[in-house]
Amino acid sequence: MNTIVSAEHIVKSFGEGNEIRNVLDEVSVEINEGEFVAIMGPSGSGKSTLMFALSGTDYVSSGKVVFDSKDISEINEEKLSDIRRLKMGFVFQHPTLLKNLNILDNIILPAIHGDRKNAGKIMKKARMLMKKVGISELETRDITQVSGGQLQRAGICRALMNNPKIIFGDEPTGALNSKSAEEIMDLFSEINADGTTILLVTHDAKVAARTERILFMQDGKIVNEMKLPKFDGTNINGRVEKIIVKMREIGV
Ligand SMILES: Nc1ncnc2c1ncn2[C@@H]1O[C@H](COP(=O)(O)OP(=O)(O)OP(=O)(O)O)[C@@H](O)[C@H]1O
Repeated sequence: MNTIVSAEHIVKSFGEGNEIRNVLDEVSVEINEGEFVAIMGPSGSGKSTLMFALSGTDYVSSGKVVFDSKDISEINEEKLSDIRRLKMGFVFQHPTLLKNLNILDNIILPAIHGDRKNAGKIMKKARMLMKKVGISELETRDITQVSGGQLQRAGICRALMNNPKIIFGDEPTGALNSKSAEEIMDLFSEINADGTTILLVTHDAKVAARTERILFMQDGKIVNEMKLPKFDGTNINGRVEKIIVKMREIGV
């Protein structure tokens, strides 16, 4: 299996002098193409910082991050932002959509950037994705006129616009009620089944139970991991239980 992103002995530190703290402490990990992976661990253990490092959202203090066979630890911000825009999709707890644009315009924004001559094709793609996630009728709505779950669906469409190789999600269901959260996880499962690699940070064992590999972090290190068979829509409670047992066993 090909590796899509890897970290080699990465350290991320904050502070200076005696106050310096390694929030990531010599982390090495490989994420393979097509995998569906969750990062779990206590608050402050470094989950989001690891995701920021793997996605080139933030530079590491030392060590190497290789994305799609390219060392991204030291390339300039402009090139990095092109890689993020063209090859990665991001879904956050609260989608960062623009208030002065309607839902459709928010979705097409990352794709239309620098590619205005293909506006027609881009619109078509956006409409196809909106149909897929069930928000076709919301095209012209203002982002304040839709529910949290609908907003997250729009955020997912936006993340998929450039056919990313990987989707990074930071607590993507954290702000949703349990029904919307399940629907959003169904979408992630479909997106992964279509071949897109997904890496999610989550506190929620029910979310992690949808994935096939869970990395457990503590104090800036990956201290353990577990694998699950690909989710086939059954026995979610059994999977949740396995994760909880594992977390108790390793004390995270
Ligand atoms: N820019 C920063 N400056 C200083 N410290 C930071 C910065 N960003 C993160 N930290 C610290 O790094 C540690 C890890 O943060 P991170 O957000 O990665 O943890 P997390 O596991 O994602 O936590 P949570 O589950 O609460 O979101 C925390 O102690 C945090 O305070």
